[in-house]
Amino acid sequence: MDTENTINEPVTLLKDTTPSEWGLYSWKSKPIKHQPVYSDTEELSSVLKEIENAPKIVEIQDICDLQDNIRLCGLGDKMLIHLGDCAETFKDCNEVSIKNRFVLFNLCSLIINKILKKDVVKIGRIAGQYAKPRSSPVEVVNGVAMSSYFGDNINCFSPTKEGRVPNPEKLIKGYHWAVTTYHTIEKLMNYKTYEICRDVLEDQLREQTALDKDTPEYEDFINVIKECAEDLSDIEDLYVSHEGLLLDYESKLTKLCRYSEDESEKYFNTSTHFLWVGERTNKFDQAHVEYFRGIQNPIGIKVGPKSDPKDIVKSILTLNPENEMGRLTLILRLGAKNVKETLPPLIEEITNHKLNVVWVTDAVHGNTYVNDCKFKVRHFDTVLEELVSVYTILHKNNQIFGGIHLEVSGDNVTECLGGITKTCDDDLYTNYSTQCDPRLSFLQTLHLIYKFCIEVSKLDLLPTE
Ligand SMILES: O=C[C@H](O)[C@H](O)COP(=O)(O)O
Ligand SMILES: C=C(OP(=O)(O)O)C(=O)O
Ligand SMILES: [Mn+2]
Repeated sequence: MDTENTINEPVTLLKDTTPSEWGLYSWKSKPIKHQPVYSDTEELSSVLKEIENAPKIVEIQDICDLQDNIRLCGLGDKMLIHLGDCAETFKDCNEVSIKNRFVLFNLCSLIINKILKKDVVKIGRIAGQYAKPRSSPVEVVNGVAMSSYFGDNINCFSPTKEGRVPNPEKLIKGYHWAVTTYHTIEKLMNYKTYEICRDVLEDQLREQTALDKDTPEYEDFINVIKECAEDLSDIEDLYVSHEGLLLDYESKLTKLCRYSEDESEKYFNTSTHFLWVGERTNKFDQAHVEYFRGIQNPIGIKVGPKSDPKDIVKSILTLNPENEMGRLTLILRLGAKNVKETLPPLIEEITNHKLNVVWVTDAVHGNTYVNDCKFKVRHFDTVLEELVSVYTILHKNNQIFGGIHLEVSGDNVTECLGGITKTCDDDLYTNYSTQCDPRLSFLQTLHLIYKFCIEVSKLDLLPTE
């Protein structure tokens, strides 16, 4: 049976996941991971009080509209792209950087629109993506042991012992930079998008002198992106998102709001439209899932290759007990080499429970490695392989491919290998400027989206039953 455009009836809650009453701080009674430890708790309290009184960053109506749009991605009518920095930085809250990211997201959307004939919903990892869970809480730089960098909301990137101490003041800065970034995006949305797109693309092409002209699709790719940059059609909203990691901060910006005349007040995280629970914090019986289950925003949950499908189902049942399509996006980050083995059992578990989820693939986080010169890198080909492989397996199992999640930069960075820019190990020294994971550059991202569209449009995928 082809499941296109079908919605499952709500399932009965599993007995052991029946939740107790939710409160804005009920997460405090659960085990919690990846929270900074502040030495000055008084200062932290006063900062959090200030944040609590701060105005909403986004509009409630837009949060609700996004959920409707994501629902359409889950039904196959639209496709989601969820793109942006691994760790957004305060210094990149400037006109050029925001504009470049804005243009990149628009161009990706236009490419999909043009080749796959799908409307696209755009979410940026932007305007608040300032907190990072790290593999190790400490690192040694030039022989000095210090705290790891946890994102601009928490400590400084520059490697000094003092700067790496978590500083509550940074939470306030993070709030203000998020506001500024969002206002800049709003201004751009009201502007003549095609004019900015054309200018930014021309600049990027001019800067990149060493493109791989031997690649067979080179001319078509360049023509497609230039045509897209002239296109006027895509003036739809760009939604914003971040990982909901720092629960003290997120709770303070979570407010009781009414979103239509006949609805009662409900809790919304008013700092962003969409939030996701990271792979390291996705357990159904821990603090993050507890916080997330009480907010009305559409949410995502990351799923790694080692996640137990049964645990993921428990988290889904906890987060989306009404089984609403569009409320919950499963962001798979399996790694290209693990997809064939790990995706089918997950699909089976989800379909056995008749759960309505939006399947999105994060094709970067499972494909990171450290090269011989100690750079954290990802290869273009592996990222593409994961995208196509997830698309194919979902389709073969009668599931809808809902969208793509990637870490990208709006600039001409050299952090990921391969693609149209032919970036190689030696090039990493040129402009490796990420503060956490390696991002695809502006042109690598466009090339990836283009190649993905071309490859999947060639696949002869018919419903299997
Ligand atoms: O973005 C995801 C994680 O925060 C990131 O991959 C952690 O990186 P690390 O393994 O260098 O700590
Ligand atoms: C932390 C992240 O990824 P993951 O939880 O998948 O490792 C992220 O997307 O920023
Ligand atoms: Mn990352």
